[in-house]
Amino acid sequence: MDSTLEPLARSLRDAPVVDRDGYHYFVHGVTDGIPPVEPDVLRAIATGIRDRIDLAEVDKLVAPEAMGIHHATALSLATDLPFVVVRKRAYGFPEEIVVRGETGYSESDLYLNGVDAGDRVVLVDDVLSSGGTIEAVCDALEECGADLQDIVVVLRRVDGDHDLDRPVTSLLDVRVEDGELVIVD
Ligand SMILES: O=P(O)(O)OC[C@H]1O[C@H](OP(=O)(O)OP(=O)(O)O)[C@H](O)[C@@H]1O
Ligand SMILES: Nc1nc2[nH]cnc2c(=O)[nH]1
Repeated sequence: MDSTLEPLARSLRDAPVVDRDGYHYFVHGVTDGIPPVEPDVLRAIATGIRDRIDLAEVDKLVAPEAMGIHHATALSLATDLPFVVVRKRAYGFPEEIVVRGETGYSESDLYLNGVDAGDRVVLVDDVLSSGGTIEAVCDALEECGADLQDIVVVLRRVDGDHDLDRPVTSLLDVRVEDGELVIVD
C-alpha cells in the first residue's frame, strides 16, 4: 500500500459495525465523524486524492452532505479550489436541481445549487457502497450541464451491490466480513 495512506489504513482497524435494518454499516471518523477524525488522517486523504486525480483544470469540488464535506474541506485547503455542498435541504433557488438519493439503508432528496453549465467539477465523497448517492449527484450535475471530470471516494465498499457504470477512484477498497471492516488489497 502507498505509505501516504498508512494513517488512514491504521485508523480503520477495529471500526465497529452496526446493523441498520439488515445493512452491515461500519462506523468510522472518515464516514461518520465518530470516533474523532484525526488531522493526520485528513491530511493523508487530501494528499492521496491529489496524488491520484488531476486537479489542474478543475473549477470546483462537489461534495454531498454530510460526510463528503470534511474531505472536500481538506482538499479545498490543500488546493485552493472552492467547493459546493449538495444539500438534503431545499433552498428554492430558481436553478435548484432536485434528485432522489438512495443508499442501502435510507433515501432522501438531494438539492444541487452553485454549479453552473460548463463548470469543470470533481465529485468527492467519503464512501461508495450501493452507488445510489453518486448516481443521483451525477444526474444532477448532468442536468445542470457541468463537466464532471472525476469521481473520488475515500473508501469503496466492494461488497456493495452496486451497478454504477462510471469510473470511480478510491483511496482504499474495503468490505465488511464477519462483522469486521477489512481492507481489500
Ligand atoms: O453508495 P451509497 O449506498 O449511496 O452510500 C454512500 C453514501 O452513504 C452515506 O451518506 P448518507 O446518505 O448515509 O448520509 P450522511 O453523509 O449524511 O451520513 C455516505 O456519506 C455516502 O454519501
Ligand atoms: N459510515 C458508513 N457510511 C456508509 N454509507 C454507505 N455504507 C456505509 C457504511 O457502511 N458506513
